[in-house]
Amino acid sequence: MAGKKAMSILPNLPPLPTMKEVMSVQKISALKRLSQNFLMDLNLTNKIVRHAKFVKGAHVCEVGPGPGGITRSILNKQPASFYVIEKDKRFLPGLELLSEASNGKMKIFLGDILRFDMSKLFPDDLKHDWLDIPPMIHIIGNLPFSVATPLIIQWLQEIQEHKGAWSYGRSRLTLTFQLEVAQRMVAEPESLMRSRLSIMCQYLCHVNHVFTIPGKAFTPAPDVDVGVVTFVPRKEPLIGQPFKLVEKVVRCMFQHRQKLIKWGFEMLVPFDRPDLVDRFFKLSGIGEDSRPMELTIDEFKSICCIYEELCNEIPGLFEYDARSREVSEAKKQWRTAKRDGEDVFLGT
Ligand SMILES: C[S@@+](CC[C@H](N)C(=O)[O-])C[C@H]1O[C@@H](n2cnc3c(N)ncnc32)[C@H](O)[C@@H]1O
Repeated sequence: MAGKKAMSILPNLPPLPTMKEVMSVQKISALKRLSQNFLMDLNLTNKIVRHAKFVKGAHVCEVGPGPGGITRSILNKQPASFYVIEKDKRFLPGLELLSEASNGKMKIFLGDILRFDMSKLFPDDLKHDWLDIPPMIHIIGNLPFSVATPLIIQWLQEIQEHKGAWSYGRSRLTLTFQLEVAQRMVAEPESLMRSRLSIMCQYLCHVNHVFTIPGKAFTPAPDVDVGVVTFVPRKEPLIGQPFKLVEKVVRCMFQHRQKLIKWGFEMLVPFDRPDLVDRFFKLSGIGEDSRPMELTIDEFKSICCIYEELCNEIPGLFEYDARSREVSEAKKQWRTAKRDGEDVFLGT
């Protein structure tokens, strides 16, 4: 290597503006409302992009580029095309500087990622059969904490339904979350972190918590550390029922995470049908002393199958909401009537 001249990392592009140059056109104070915690350390932004793999020559979408730290690291990897979606227009001048240096590869969209449709973002010829290798598409983002969980749930549904960025095939994701959220996503049965997110992420994707970034690396520093998580959609979801059904089952089962699973089953069926709770136990073969955090994905699959059968059998069951005001009122009345009835019976 001796004597080798320092080269621009982007041989075909003018050199990227330095972070100092980018920041000089955007004197911006972080907004708590938009969960703005910036990552300016290029070693760390490069590390995120390195872990994303397959970025060189790929079509990349970055969520919430903000002041452009990760954006810069992605550009250095020479993607074929690059789209960034940012809600805060104060970042436009800095992002435009980076875009100009990208020779038209980087396009900026001002908007809310929760409403952004990625189904037409990438070239049509990238479309791959679902069972094929993943397309050269990558979604990367140091996500705002405030939207991270609703966003991943929305995207998981798109993954199952092959919509949005997943109408192109099994597009990969590399995203950041509060460390505890990242740990929940990858938690195995028996782990104290096992939760709704563990099942939802794992039944649809191969999920990996690849490394942790200390909170103090961000500006301003959040109170928590941050986990970087990669997702590759599975060829076959581990649970075959529709997303909304799985989501409801998993949500209800984890409503009482540390209690016996009977509590979860009771959330799924009308309060005056304890026979249906018995049916869950009988058909699933899951022990009465189990707790939701101990269940495997296979056991959730079996609960989803039984619930689907019950929904086909009992009209309106899927709409039943054990936590609604109407149901708790009806439950109170039912209990009173039952108690009164039993009192009368016992007194005679
Ligand atoms: C945690 S900061 C990360 C910024 C930058 N990527 C970094 O690593 O320094 C989150 C970014 O997402 C943006 N953001 C917040 N809510 C958003 C939304 N709903 N849609 C798109 N961007 C959003 C914020 O303005 C901010 O730039």
